[in-house]
Amino acid sequence: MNAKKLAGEKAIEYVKDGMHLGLGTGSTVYWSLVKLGELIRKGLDIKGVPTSKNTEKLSMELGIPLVSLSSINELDLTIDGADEASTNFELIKGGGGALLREKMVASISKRFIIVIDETKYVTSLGQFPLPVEIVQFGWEVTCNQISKLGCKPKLRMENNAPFITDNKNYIVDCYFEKIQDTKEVNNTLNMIPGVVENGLFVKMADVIVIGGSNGNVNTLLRSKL
Ligand SMILES: O=C(CO)[C@H](O)[C@H](O)COP(=O)(O)O
Repeated sequence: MNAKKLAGEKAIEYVKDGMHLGLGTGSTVYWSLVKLGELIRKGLDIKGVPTSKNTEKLSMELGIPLVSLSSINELDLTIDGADEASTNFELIKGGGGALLREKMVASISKRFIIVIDETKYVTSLGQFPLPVEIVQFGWEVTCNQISKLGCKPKLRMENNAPFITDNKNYIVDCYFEKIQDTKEVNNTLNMIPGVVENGLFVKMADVIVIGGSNGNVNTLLRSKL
């Protein structure tokens, strides 16, 4: 069973005619986009805001109508993947390097749905290195500042060169022993000059759809209390 496909397709049940959708990035949300394309061909009327150039390209190939984030104040729903999702609905994102646009899009969404396979559902975050998007200028200095939070930051490389985001920045992957206080780490990181955004999504996810290798799909709803 393809657990990512199960989760990705299941989330599309939340999509209704006329919605404006945030379209996430990655190999799980890929299946949501394929399903969305199928439904659009059958008459579903939605518009999407892509969270990366890859998703923009894929959406265009699948015939998903797109609008720019600049023309939207609010989105009805965003569907996106994650690298880790915890039992208290906190996330690490940015494995694909799209965390800045993903966070911007999620932040204006009435509902934020995460699609993952079961291996990514954890009791506490931190096994996956936390991606942090930083500006290229003086990146070593920014890394040094980040390391004071008690982690080991490593510049992400691709084909023997630094990985460049859609926003022309670098990513550093930060290895923590354990992320104790997610809210504090999120805020402290974003206060460092040179940091653009980090991959901790605190109190943002409303629904987590978990695909299992046994063919089961589990949908978890965050209590708003
Ligand atoms: O945050 C992301 C990209 O920046 C992705 O959502 C995350 O990396 C999960 O990707 P995949 O579904 O391919 O495992």
